[in-house]
Amino acid sequence: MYIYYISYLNIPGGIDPHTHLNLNCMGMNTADDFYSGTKAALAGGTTMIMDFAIAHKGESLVEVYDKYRELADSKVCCDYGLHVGVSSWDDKVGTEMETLTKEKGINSFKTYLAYEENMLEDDELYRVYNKCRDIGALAMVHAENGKIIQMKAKELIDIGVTGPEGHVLSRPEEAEATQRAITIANQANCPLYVVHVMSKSAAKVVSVARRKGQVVLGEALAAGLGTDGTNYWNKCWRHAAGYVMSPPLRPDSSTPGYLMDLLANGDLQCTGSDNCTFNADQKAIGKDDFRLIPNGVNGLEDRMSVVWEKGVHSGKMDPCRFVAATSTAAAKVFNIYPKKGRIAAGSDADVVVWNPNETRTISAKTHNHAVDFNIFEGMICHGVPEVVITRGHVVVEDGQVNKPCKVEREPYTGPVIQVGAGTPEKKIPESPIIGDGTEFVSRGKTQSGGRNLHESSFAFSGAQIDDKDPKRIQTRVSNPPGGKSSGLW
Ligand SMILES: NC(=O)NCCC(=O)O
Ligand SMILES: [Zn+2]
Ligand SMILES: [Zn+2]
Repeated sequence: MYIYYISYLNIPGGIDPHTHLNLNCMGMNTADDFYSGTKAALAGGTTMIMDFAIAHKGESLVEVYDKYRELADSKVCCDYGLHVGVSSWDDKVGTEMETLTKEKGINSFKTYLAYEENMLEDDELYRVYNKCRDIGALAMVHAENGKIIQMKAKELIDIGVTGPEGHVLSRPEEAEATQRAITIANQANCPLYVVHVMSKSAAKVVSVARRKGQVVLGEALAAGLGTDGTNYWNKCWRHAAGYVMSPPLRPDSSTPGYLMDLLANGDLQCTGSDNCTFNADQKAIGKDDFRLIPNGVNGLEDRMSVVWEKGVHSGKMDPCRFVAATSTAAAKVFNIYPKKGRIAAGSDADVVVWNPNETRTISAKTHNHAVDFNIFEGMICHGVPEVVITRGHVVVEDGQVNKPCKVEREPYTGPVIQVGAGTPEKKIPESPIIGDGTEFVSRGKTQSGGRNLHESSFAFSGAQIDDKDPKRIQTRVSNPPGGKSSGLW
């Protein structure tokens, strides 16, 4: 048990490696888009997200990637990267994976063992993993047994179980699918990143594989660490449906603590949010049939606070491990380190001044998300991002987002952290810099040349840490062409 008496910490901006800010589910788009989602991210201390450009069966991967770039580029308030989802296999898919890696800097491809429109057969999975190995990309997997889920869900509906609890009852723990994906990736000699590890049994499979020396990385989610599946039995249908996500939260109330133990000891490496939000009217499509409830929850804004509360405040992890689990490990795994995930000369000036002594209560009434529900409603979190700086620009002060975001893209008028010598317009409180964490994350053979990092549409990009004094941030505030900012703030 760690006990700390600490004041402010300067930590690298959080990196959320798992968001869906434009997912179309059953014809409905997520409530949070690249604008509201990344604004919420910054409010919570996350300065970079990684989203998924998911190609459905038969779709061109490159076209889908281009579409996501178009959707995101004009809206994001912070830097972002994309993983590409692969839902089928043929030679064209293989060629496109190569093109994406070589020409667009994509170094991670997500595969699915569930969702009818995305799931791959074992032989297809093997081929995709072979390709990932050949091009030096990291394979990712959503590990659930889609066919068994379909059958179990129908059985439940047939006996009259139509409510949100049917969602979790129909979905076996992911141990079997996780083991299968790891085995196939190992056969292909390919490193594997298991997204959203949600159950104890799946987490154990990841831990055991790592102990055997297999290059497997595991991702915990804020949802999985901060709440549990007992909510599916809540008497309020909207409440229960608000927690519907896949894989589901497990009803066993000891699961979140178990997952946190593994994140603290390094068996799990990264923390995402899987932010994929739907409003009440969208969730209500599944009122009479849980299979139609759009899957997904919030977490992008609250991820850092939840991990601090359940990890550091609870005494399970130290602040360095917190930095690794919320930022640095993701930067290393996805090949954007040390530009991201570290406070050091030459790194991007993404810095959070974290106040461990302040508390805040999470609520949908006050969050920055566009969605009308928050799965962490009422949770009191110690640990507040008091100042958030993205590429040298102060976007959050005293816990408040500096200036209401305007869709009309008004020029940014907030304070800018000082340029080299001289009087800073805004001082970062003197506090220890918590560096890149102590965790070494093995990337195995994954070493693609690309970087998969897209800059936010701020007109002020380019701020880096000053190499003469790493505590200072050097901004190169460049006037955008024509004097007009394309920034969002
Ligand atoms: N997780 C979830 O429920 N929705 C987003 C899609 C996915 O990641 O599987
Ligand atoms: Zn998934
Ligand atoms: Zn997801």
